[in-house]
Amino acid sequence: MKKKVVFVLMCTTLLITILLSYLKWYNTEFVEYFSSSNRVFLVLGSTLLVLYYIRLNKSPEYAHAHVKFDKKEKDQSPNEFFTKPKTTFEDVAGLGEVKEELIEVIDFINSPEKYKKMGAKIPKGILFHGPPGTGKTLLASAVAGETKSSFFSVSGSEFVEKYVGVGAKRIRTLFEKAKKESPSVIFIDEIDAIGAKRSIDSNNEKDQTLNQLLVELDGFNTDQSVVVIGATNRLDLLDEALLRPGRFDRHMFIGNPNVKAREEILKVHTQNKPLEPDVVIKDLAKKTHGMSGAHLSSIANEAAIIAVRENKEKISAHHFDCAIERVIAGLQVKNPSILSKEKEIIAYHEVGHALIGRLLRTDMVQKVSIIPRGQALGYVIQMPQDDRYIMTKDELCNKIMVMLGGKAAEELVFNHSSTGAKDDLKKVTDMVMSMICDYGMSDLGYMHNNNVMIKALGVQISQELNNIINNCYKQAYLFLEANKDDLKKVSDALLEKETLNGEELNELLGEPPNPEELKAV
Ligand SMILES: Nc1ncnc2c1ncn2[C@@H]1O[C@H](COP(=O)(O)OP(=O)(O)OP(=O)(O)O)[C@@H](O)[C@H]1O
Ligand SMILES: [Zn+2]
Repeated sequence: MKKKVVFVLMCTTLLITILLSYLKWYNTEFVEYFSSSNRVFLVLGSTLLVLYYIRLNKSPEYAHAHVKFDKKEKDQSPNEFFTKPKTTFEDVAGLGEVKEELIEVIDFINSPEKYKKMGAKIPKGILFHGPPGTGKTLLASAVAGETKSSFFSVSGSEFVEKYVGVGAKRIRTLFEKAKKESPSVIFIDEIDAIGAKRSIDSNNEKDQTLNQLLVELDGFNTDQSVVVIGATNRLDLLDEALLRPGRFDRHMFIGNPNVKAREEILKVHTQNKPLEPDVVIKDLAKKTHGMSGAHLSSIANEAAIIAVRENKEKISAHHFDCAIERVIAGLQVKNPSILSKEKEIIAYHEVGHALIGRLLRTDMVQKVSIIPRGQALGYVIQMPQDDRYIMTKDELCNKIMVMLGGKAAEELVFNHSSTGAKDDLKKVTDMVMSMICDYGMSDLGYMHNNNVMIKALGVQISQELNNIINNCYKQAYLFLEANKDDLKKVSDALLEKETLNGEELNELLGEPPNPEELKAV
């Protein structure tokens, strides 16, 4: 429409110009102004405009698409995008208690009348918190699926903008749209990106966005079936105002699955895959301790890919083992160029870990390998046999000894200290810091230290840290010294075979000793 007006205006200008330029025949006053050179310029300019217009029209498809795209970007921010998911609670394995709590919310959305009669208000805000990959997004989309609601899935970081007011406007638009499409479920992942505790100078863009979210949460009434689900890995970072009753007041912890839940998740993710009879889901669940739902879904997919790569008709237990290893330790490095001396050091280092792990029976040693994967030059896979929820100080110390076993083996055999234990030392330091500052497991007392205390007790904490680590290191060294022959035997076998599994270790060393006998060492 606009283009046509421009065209008519241009044609008129052209006509008037040409007309005026010839007026000299009738009006001598114009003669000087519209001298022949000026006339040439005017005619030329008008012609160029016409040519420009013709060019625009020559590619109408392109021009149209371009305008449409601009419009889309301007008027439809990604926030407004919604779906009608088909996900149901059946797709979400485990998480029984969380699902039970959500069933009430679903009932609210499906039969609001029942609750209105009683004067009950729909719960507005639900907060899922817990480690990544545990199914928070999946659960939110199942709530939408179960209630046939419009599902608006956004990430908090989408609202973090440079310009003041933009994030707030996006929040407003999101809620407007959700109300229009109600019943709706708004899922805000990484809500901490906008919902973090406000600073004292509450005038920045982030605070405005959070304020707008609070306004929206307070704003909608019980007639509008809009449920907002927030998700975060860091509940402690969120602003108190967001957690107040009437806002995100239902908190649900979504943790890593236990062995039963892992079995169920693996069943969900293998149900459409052809499996060999040697695949026992129960065993896979045991081997995947500490993994999230996302890890498990990735293992099932990876196993299928490996089977295809090997031209197999079905997925076998071996394919699952390779997939688990791939997910735990990363991608295998092809043709690594490692010097043979370095390989020897790596072998002793890894066997140092494995041997102490076996001796102390911390966790089952499933595999020890010197085939580089990801960033690691070698690795030991250890899995606890049972899910553990609390650990004693002795058990933590045993774990620390296993982690220091690599460095101790290097010092014992090669009498040197190498860079290979960097990652081990980081893990050890983190664990010992928690023992001192979180669990009251040191001579500094039974307290849970906050940041101020940690600063004030800096020197004492580092002394305590040194004491615990050095004691564990000495013990690890002594264990290996007492078992130096085994250390050599296994390291030689590892250098030859590059990978040893739990059974091969038992064949080489016999069954691990009774932990009671070890106390005497
Ligand atoms: N309980 C579960 N049942 C079935 N599949 C699951 C479960 N938990 C996780 N998954 C699988 O893991 C994938 C990732 O999960 P999801 O995105 O929901 O995790 P999240 O908790 O939202 O992660 P993040 O905190 O990183 O956003 C899902 O698509 C699904 O395939
Ligand atoms: Zn190590």
